[in-house]
Amino acid sequence: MSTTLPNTTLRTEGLSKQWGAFKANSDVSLTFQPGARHALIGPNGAGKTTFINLLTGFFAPTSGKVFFGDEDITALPQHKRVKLGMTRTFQINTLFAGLTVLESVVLAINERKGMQFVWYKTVAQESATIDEAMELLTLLKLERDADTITRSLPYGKQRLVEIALALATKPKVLLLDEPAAGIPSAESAELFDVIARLPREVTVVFIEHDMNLVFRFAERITVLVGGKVLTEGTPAEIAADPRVKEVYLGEAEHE
Ligand SMILES: Nc1ncnc2c1ncn2[C@@H]1O[C@H](COP(=O)(O)OP(=O)(O)OP(=O)(O)O)[C@@H](O)[C@H]1O
Repeated sequence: MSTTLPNTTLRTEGLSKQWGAFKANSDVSLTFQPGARHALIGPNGAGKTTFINLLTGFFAPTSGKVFFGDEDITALPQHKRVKLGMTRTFQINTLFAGLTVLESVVLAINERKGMQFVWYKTVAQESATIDEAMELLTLLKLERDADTITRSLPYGKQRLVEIALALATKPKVLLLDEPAAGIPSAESAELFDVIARLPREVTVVFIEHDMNLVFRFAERITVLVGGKVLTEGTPAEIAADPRVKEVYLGEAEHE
């Protein structure tokens, strides 16, 4: 993977999203420093996924702005944000699931290169693309699975393939919405080990419910509650914050 990507700060200013009278995000102003390992946490319904959807352009905000570096990208469509270097993972679709891991990543690289309409078997012969794909698979410890059909991989590895596909876009910022959801805890720790090894050129913003994973891998944590930022800090600061404990204790009591 290239190590020459310029770093860019992703930032929001007073971002709000409202459906009718319901405010899913209220006045969220956050800055994600280049190279950050930044977790978004908060109880169910706190507005974490909504916030990621505002960052990617999947939702338009009711008010507020999103900046990528100096550029105001609030009105930019999703695909243009991907081109700028903001990528989120998507669940592998049916087409990708039926391909081998290597074919899938080659397809994603060709998409980035604007060669998506070229039949993949022809393009796969292009050795530079295959080399790049293998490099990515090695980074994600998937090199031995290159020739395996994606859908026959264990679920945890499929999630890694999704990250490989996102990395094929050469993101500066990788947005992960519960990357370990639904996978056994041993596999989820492995998945986060891989995420932790991603090059620093990639800023990683992730939503995660498992606090063990959050406190092991995040270097910065923002706590959202009721669509608002409750607080932000280092893991040590967040762990020591009585307001955060209260929010989570309150949640545990209701479960
Ligand atoms: N398209 C939508 N229309 C109306 N309400 C929505 C929409 N999307 C989300 N919401 C509501 O906004 C609130 C915040 O949802 P969101 O998914 O952002 O929370 P979350 O913090 O990611 O929750 P979880 O941890 O449970 O995934 C929820 O009450 C949800 O029902």
